[in-house]
Order: sequence, then structure tokens, then C-alpha cells
Amino acid sequence: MVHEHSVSASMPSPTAEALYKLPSNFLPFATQNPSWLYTTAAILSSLLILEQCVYRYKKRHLPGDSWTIPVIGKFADSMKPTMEGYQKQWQSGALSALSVFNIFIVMASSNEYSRKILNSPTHAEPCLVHSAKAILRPENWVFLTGKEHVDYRRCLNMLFTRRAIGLYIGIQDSITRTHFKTWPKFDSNGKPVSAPIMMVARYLNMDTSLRVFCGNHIPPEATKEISDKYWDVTRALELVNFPFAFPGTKVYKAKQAASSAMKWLKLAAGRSKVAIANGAEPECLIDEWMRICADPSYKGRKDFSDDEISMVVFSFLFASQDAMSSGLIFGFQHLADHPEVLAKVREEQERVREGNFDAPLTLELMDRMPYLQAVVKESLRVKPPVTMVPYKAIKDFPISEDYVVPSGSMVIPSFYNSLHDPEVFPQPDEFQPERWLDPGSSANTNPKNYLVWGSGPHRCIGIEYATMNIALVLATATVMWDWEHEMTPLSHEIDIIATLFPRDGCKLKLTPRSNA
Ligand code: HEM
Repeated sequence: MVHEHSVSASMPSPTAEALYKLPSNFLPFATQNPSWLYTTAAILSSLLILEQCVYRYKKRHLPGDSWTIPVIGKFADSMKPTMEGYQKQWQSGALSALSVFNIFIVMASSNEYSRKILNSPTHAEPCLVHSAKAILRPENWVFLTGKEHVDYRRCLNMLFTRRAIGLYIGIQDSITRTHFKTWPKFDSNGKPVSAPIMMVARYLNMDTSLRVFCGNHIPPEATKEISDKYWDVTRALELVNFPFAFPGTKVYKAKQAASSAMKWLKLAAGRSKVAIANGAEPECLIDEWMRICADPSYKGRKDFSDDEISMVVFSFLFASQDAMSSGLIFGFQHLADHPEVLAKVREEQERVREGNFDAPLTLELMDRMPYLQAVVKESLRVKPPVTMVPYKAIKDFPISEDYVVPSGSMVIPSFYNSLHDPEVFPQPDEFQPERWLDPGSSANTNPKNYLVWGSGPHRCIGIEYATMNIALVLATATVMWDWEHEMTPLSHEIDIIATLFPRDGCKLKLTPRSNA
């Protein structure tokens, strides 16, 4: 998800719009006093009182603090978000209110209200963390709304068809195998030891994405440079950033990282255009895009500048890097903690691949692995990488019978409660892939609850690609190694760094298997 693809994406830029709308005669008493100090104090205290009145007026009967902390509101909580804090907010009501830096926020926690927000484009639009516009550039397609967005997205959907995914799978498979050579760690006696997989998984993910998107149109040093710098982008996706991108700030560093990545992506776009014009077969996503544009039977838009292509590809990286890494790491953690499930995945691998693990994985082989697919689906349900996405009410939004979200407010659909609804997912916190194998199960008959990818016009564009990648990486890992999860007190603590990660980085001991 590109827009507020993250729990941390919910921070508006600090404004005090409501306070600027004071009537000119609002503070008459202050002008009667000659002391500027007294006048200033009077104005400030009036503004603070007004802030409370506006907050209470907008909040009406919704659960939430009766008073907001002056000026900053729940800023402190948003600096260091925790799952416990979010859960407390979600449990407080299907709709609840809070304020951060004078931005009024309505949080939706129920399935009904969350879907209503996502599917009401005339009332609510995605809005980004403040830093995202600076990083992605304001002219990036992800900021389009309404018909413009629908039309643009129609072109991009063609990059994720089954034909395209079939092209990407070979790249994903080969990059994964190359990276896996470095994953197992050994002590000086050659005995396997455990190590956190968080950063190696992020690096694998970035390498895979860049090769899938750009093929060999960028050199290996480019993927290394982009990967190394990308952490600066992730770190800038905090709920609250210093509002100006001065040198040294997180947003400044993220902008630097983004422009150096886009320089390489632009190079790839130019090279791909030349290759396809010269009759080369598509080898990556940009090639596939250029092939479609060059096809005489294609009636859609064909003229995309190198710069525009680089921004689109960067939007895919931006949307995928943290969410995919989170999904992948929890996939490993869930399987490692459920040896009986791991054994079933392995059994399926052995059966479908007939013991020939050197042969590249194909779409057809992946189609024959329903158990693995159920594992991925369940893992993403239990620990959804994206727990909420911030939207903004573009006009008064009558969300329920007795509450209208005031125009200009932030309105945040959250997914966690839908994905952990005990009516639909009995024992909701348990990792039970089997719930997806029975077509009549409540999980399968309530697809509206599966909000891992959002819903409506901005629903994730990369679903098949992301699912395929997580499945493929786990498939190969199950046949290459025996896994052991070194449990630490932090293994089940969640760090929110744009998306969710186990706080200890998931320490795995990987022992090569003899059949691999
Ligand atoms: C496990 C991995 C991923 C998860 C959990 C995820 C989740 C999401 C979510 C929740 C949204 C917002 C949907 C909404 O507002 O209704 C979204 C949007 C988006 N995602 Fe993903 N995503 C993942 C991977 C990817 C990948 C791999 C790509 C690209 C290759 C991608 C590209 C996008 C884009 C471009 C959007 C914005 C779509 C639009 O505004 O039209 N995502 N994703």
C-alpha cells in the first residue's frame, strides 16, 4: 500500500486551522490592556480554551479523552506507538476520537465502519503521512484521487496480471536462492547458531523487488546502494516528523535516499525503452510495461517519461518494502513456532516438487500448493503488516446514524479487529492455516473481514505479487533448512516501524537439510 500504508502514516502536518478562524472581535478584553504580555497571555489562553471547545464540539458523544492535551494532543503516544496503545483505542468503540496537533481524528475499529471509509471515495480520500509527499514527490501518481486515480491505476493493473507474475516468479526464485546462501550462521566449530533474520529479510526483499521491477537495467551496485539507504526512508515514516526537511533530519535523509533511488530507476526506464524498441523480450516489470505500450492493439496511454516511470516504480518500492518484509518475517516466525505446520508445508513441497528442489519454481507449481497459500494468508491475518490507513474526510461524512465526521478531519479505518473477529475467526490469535482450507468455514464465507490489503478503489495493487513472493521464499526455506526459533523475552513484543516487526528481529537457527 502506498498511501498510508502504515500504522505510522496517520500523522497530519501540524496546523491550527480551526484556531485561525477566530472572529476578529473574539478577544476584546485583551485590547483594553496596555500590557502586551497580558494581551499575549489572554490570546493564548483564549486559543487554548477554544481548542478544547472545538475538540469537544467535533467529538460529540464518541469515546475518547474528554479534553485534549493543549496544542500537541496525543503527540507523545504517536511518537512511540505500541500495539497495546492502538488496541486500547480500538476497543474503546467502533468509532472513537482523538486529536494530535489540533488535527481531529476519528478512528474506526469495526469492519462495517472501516469498509465504509475505504469505499466512500466521494466522502473520504487517502491522505499520507506528512513525510510521504516529500519523499515520493507531490506529482507521484499515488496522490491522484477520483477518476484520475482510476484511469492511471487501470494502466498499472496490467503490470500485475497472471502473465506478468509468471515472468517475475523466475526472478524471485533465483534471487531468493542466491540470498539464502548467506542466511545460515555457524560458530567457529561449524555448528549452526541463531541470528536475527530481520535485516537479511529486508535486504532480500529489496533485491528481489528491484530485480523484478528493473531486471538487469540497473547494475548490482545500484541495488546495494538503494538497499543500504532505504532504511532512512523507513525511519522517516513516523507518525510525527520534524516539520521541515532541514539537513540532518530524518525526512531530509529519506529524501536523499529517494532521489538517489529514483536516479537509478530512471536509468532503468530509459534502458528498458531501448531494449523493447529493439525487439527484446520483457525481463522485468518495466519491460512488460514498455511491451504493452508498444503493442499496436493497446489503446491506453503510451507516453510515460523516464521520470514518471521512476516515480511509479519508487511508489511500488515504497508500498512494498516494509509491508512485505513484515509479512515475510512473521511468516518465518509463525512457521518456526508451529513445527506441525512447518512439517505439512514441507510435505507439500516434497510431493509437488517431487523432491527436485533445484528445478525453478513456476506459477503452475505454486498453484498446486494450497496448504502453503493458506499458511501465507493466515500469517498475514494474525499479524497484518498494515493495521490501519489514514484517510481524510473531504466533506462532512455521515458515517453512522448518529455521527457525522466533520469535513477536514482525519478518519482512520483499522483492520486489526476485522482480522481478529472471534465470530469469523474462532480463536482469533491462534495461527491456524486449516481455517482457509474448508470452503464453508466462517473465514472463507466472510471475505469482507479479510482487510489485509484494504478495500475499495485503493485496495493494494500488489496482492498477487506480494503473496507469491512470501509463499515462494517460505517454500524454498522449508526444504533447504531445519529451523529453530530462539525465543527471547522480546519475540512476542511488537515493534512498530512503519509496519509490524517482532522486537528481537526473529532469531532463527537454520541448519542445512541433507536433501536441499
Ligand atoms: C504484504 C505486503 C503488502 C501489504 C500487507 C499491503 C497492504 C496494502 C494496503 C492495506 C493498502 C491500502 C489499501 C486501501 O487504502 O484500501 C495498499 C495499497 C497499495 N499497495 Fe500494497 N501491500 C503489500 C505489498 C505491496 C506490493 C508488493 C506492492 C507493489 C508491487 C504494493 C503496492 C501498493 C500500492 C501502489 C497501493 C496504493 C494503491 C492505490 O492507491 O490505488 N503493495 N497496500
